[in-house]
Amino acid sequence: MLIADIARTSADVAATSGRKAKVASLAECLRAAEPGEAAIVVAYLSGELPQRQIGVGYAALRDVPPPAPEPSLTVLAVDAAFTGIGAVSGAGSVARRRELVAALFGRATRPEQDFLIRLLAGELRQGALDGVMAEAIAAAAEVPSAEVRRAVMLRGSLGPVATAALADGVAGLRGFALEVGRPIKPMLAASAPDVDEAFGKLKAEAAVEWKLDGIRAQIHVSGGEVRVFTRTLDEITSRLPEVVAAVRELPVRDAVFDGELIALRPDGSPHPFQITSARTATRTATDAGPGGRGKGKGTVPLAVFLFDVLHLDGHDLLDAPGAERNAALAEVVPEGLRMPRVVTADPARAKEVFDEAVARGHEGVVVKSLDTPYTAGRRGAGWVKVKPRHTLDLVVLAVEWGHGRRQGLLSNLHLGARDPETGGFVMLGKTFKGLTDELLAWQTAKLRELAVREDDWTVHVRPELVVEIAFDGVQRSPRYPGGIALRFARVLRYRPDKSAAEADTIDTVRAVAPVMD
Ligand SMILES: Nc1ncnc2c1ncn2[C@@H]1O[C@H](COP(=O)(O)OP(=O)(O)OP(=O)(O)O)[C@@H](O)[C@H]1O
Repeated sequence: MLIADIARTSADVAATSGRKAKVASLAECLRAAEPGEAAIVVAYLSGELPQRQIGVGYAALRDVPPPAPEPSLTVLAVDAAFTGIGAVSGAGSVARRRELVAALFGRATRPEQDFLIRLLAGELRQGALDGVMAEAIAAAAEVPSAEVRRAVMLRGSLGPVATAALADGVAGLRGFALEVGRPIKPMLAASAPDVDEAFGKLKAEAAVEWKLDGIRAQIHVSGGEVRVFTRTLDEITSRLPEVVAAVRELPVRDAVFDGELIALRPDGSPHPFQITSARTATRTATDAGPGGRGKGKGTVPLAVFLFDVLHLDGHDLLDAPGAERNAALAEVVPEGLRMPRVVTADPARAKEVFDEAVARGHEGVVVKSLDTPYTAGRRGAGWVKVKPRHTLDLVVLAVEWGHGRRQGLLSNLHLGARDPETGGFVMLGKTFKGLTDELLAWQTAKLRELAVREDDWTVHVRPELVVEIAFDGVQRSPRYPGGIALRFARVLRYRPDKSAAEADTIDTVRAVAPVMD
């Protein structure tokens, strides 16, 4: 298959608005792929692979050589070139990578070059197409899409699932099982404005658990060895010896737990979120999130609150109802390590739990169905979160240079919500409010790393950084592409633990706040 075929499909998918048409176009491309190409095709169309493999700065993409007259580049040739570029290391590697990128681009036609630039610049990597892509794999392989979704949740990525589905159909997909030691996508919660409505979404009796504002952790115990993964499936075991020690004490050989880690004060109230997130800070200072490094902040021990179990000593529990999973959890985990929880059919009692959680400084509650299975990676109706105030997790699309006291700093953020239909982002407003000096310095460094182009005062960035925004409402606004804009948006904090694919959608924005004229 030629990279031109993928470029064309990508352009078609971007240009069509209907989900069905997108699925059809992706499925057609997949059907045409050779067995060895399917995983690459899926990865490139959803913008996944090269970013991780390579690390080419945007500068390397600016001086593109003249295009080739005819398409001849194959998918496999491009993938081999990417692998080669990714393997360059040591002194002079930046220049060498640029040479290799230029050589690759010299073999591409203009539309192919455009596609490769968008791929390498991360403009295709929004993960927002994941659902559409799963359907396309199902259509191309002629298998039920639920089978594909389940395999994706268990494997954590689309490429290998596509290969298996196209080669061996349902039998191939059934080969994906929960594997202790390999993280799966965590279950997510839907939202409700209050406890009554959350109860309305579930059956009469439900569990009401505190919602702690910590770090999601999937903890795997394999033959007694403990490993900890984040919600983005990154391993953080070595940073959390106290968590490993606590879980090692449990009477299990093999298990997969789901839970929340949080830094608490001696009176049980939570430290600010930054104190918790500093403990799981990753690679560089900017990756770690604001305040993620230095000042001795990353030393407060984290407490463990487990709330689910997906596997226990040889038994998979993913498909077991919530109540059964919780009973299994209670058998092996002492109360002190479990999330506080009350099972009730009485919304008034649930409200008491909510009030108590909030009074103790926690975020709210998660109301959980007693009979739904663990639906990883989807905002299922099995869990419904309720918080006293609504905030949005939006993606920074661009940022303007500041004036006056903020001269030299990137200040006014352009905020976007995900549009699951198009796989893109819809801009909802701008804000420079709520930014402390520390946040300004951090975002200036981080957004410069993500910059893709600059015009006048505005720096356009790869849509990767997620920021939590408070706002007073949503109003109609013809100036904005979605026809609505946020009122009095202000920054609460950055969410380095979330990817852009997990940001709130335009539908969520409409659901949590009525649109005012
Ligand atoms: N008792 C609990 N059960 C499930 N999740 C919990 C609980 N307490 C805290 N959490 C956290 O809440 C999150 C569930 O909400 P959701 O799936 O919407 O993720 P989120 O978008 O990160 O939520 P938020 O931004 O509101 O924290 C989980 O990822 C987890 O980190």
